[in-house]
Amino acid sequence: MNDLVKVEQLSYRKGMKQIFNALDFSIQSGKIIALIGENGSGKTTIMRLLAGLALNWKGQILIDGCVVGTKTKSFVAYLEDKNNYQPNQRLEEIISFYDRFYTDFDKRRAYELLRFMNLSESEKIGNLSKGNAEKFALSMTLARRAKLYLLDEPLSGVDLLSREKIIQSLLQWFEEDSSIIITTHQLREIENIIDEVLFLRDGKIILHESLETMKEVKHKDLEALYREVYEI
Ligand SMILES: Nc1ncnc2c1ncn2[C@@H]1O[C@H](COP(=O)(O)OP(=O)(O)OP(=O)(O)O)[C@@H](O)[C@H]1O
Repeated sequence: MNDLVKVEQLSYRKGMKQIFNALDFSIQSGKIIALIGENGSGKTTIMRLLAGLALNWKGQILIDGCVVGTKTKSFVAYLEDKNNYQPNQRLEEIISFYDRFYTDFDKRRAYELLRFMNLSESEKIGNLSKGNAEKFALSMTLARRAKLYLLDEPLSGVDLLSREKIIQSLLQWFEEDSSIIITTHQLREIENIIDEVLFLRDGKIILHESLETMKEVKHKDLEALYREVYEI
């Protein structure tokens, strides 16, 4: 299988802080990867680097063979933890904006996602609850036919049953050869859908494991592995 993401000898500093130093990892296409780590371990920073939003890094970041930057933004869909919508914009207006802006945006899929999330296109974004706003932002990300989806804590404000339903349905919304990287602290909820897990500590990947190995060889679930890795 091909490497969709290849990061080599990546160094990145923010202010006085060296966040990554000679970081290496790769991700194959067609995989769902959980990026796990304690607060401040560098998860969001990796997402921003892969999304092409962080500057002045050193080393190599390749996505589908292209150096991360303007070109890769056209096939990398990034769900941030904040949005820049105007409160009085209706959901249908935002959908039309995305449709004009992203060549890989699938308007029909956007409306299907809206129905799946029980959202109405005539609603104003500013009137949505925090959880429903998160559902909408996730819908806009998944409505792109991207090669790589970066979901940074996608459903932290969404109620338990909706979250379970959405996570279990993630697979149906993305192409077979694209990959998803998802960060979350809700380990149990993602365990059934992910292929691999990357554990980060202090800016270093300390373990990159397939779920199959974790379960069949180590006889551990994700939470047990997390405790083994971090409770040292
Ligand atoms: N603007 C900044 N200036 C300096 N250091 C920063 C800045 N933004 C983040 N950092 C530092 O970078 C490190 C990684 O932060 P990051 O937000 O990527 O962690 P995280 O794993 O996503 O955390 P969390 O689980 O709390 O969301 C932290 O030590 C943080 O203090």
